[in-house]
Amino acid sequence: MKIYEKAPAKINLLLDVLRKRQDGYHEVEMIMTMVDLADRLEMEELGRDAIIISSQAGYIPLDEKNLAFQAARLIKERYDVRKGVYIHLDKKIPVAAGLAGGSSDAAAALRGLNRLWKLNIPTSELCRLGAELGSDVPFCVTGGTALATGRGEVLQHIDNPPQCWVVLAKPPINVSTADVYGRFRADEVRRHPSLSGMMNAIKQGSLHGVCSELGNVLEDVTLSLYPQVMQLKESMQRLGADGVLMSGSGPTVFGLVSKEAKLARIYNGLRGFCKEVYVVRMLT
Ligand SMILES: C[C@@](CO)(OP(=O)(O)O)[C@H](O)COP(=O)(O)OP(=O)(O)OC[C@H]1O[C@@H](n2ccc(N)nc2=O)[C@H](O)[C@@H]1O
Ligand SMILES: Nc1ncnc2c1ncn2[C@@H]1O[C@H](COP(=O)(O)OP(=O)(O)O)[C@@H](O)[C@H]1O
Repeated sequence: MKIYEKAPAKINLLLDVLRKRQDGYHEVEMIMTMVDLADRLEMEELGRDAIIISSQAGYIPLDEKNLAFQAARLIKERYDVRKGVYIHLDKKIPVAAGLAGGSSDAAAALRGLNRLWKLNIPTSELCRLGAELGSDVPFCVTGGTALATGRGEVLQHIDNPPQCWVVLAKPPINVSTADVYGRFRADEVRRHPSLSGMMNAIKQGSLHGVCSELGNVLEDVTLSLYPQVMQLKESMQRLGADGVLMSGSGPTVFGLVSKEAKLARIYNGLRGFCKEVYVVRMLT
């Protein structure tokens, strides 16, 4: 039997970092939601006890460094599953982009293997397992829209933001999340975004409100390292996106757009100097 799972990308509508913790992680406040740019996982039982990963993408690890491999190994160990699995990853989400592609693959593997092996693990437990693999994995297990606190693993689900188009543009640089957090200095933050402002805008279903409350304190770090990200932000604004922000630790920049008629101009304008541009919808 084959099982299929979609692994959508996330964007951070708001990302604030409060402080560095004793364990090395940072205490965050984030509003996260999913967009319909997704990897697809195909999972099938193997005749022997092994985990085999394949992918059409040549640029991701296929061994135990792959987050889907780690998810399969974790579930096998915890639930004493002595069966093997073959997982094919059809990658569509750009890698090391601030879109949680690897985390979403891990989350989809947890959901899929729970079904394949009929383990009946509740979602809350899948989230706990996910937190062992990465801070963003619990959110990717549940999807939807959430306020994420702690190191990102403590979730409170909220209403979805109003529906709109999302233009994603990834410059040809790979950003390391650990490096960006490592360079972050809480006392150098110029402006903290307003969590209550964003929560209110979402509650009221106001896209205008959501666009004006967008904020990400990690932009200060990534933009100073990579001026091309700033250039992308400015271009997206100039081309007419209603709100523009870098997602996560970057370098992907997203633009929220209410009117379909604006999309062609934004897409064509960006494609002039950025190869990876995607026009998608918010997943609601
Ligand atoms: C910045 C964010 C925003 O959603 O996403 P990405 O840009 O990676 O997509 C997340 O906080 C990333 O989450 P995730 O990518 O799962 O991070 P992890 O694997 O847990 O951690 C990678 C490294 O980032 C740092 N880290 C991560 C999360 C956090 N709250 N504080 C940290 O300091 C730590 O140095 C850690 O070793
Ligand atoms: N299934 C996977 N898909 C993408 N990247 C993966 C995967 N498994 C492990 N990785 C590794 O994880 C790192 C971060 O990838 P990714 O999750 O795409 O970044 P981000 O969290 O910034 O969106 C990359 O260096 C990549 O090699």
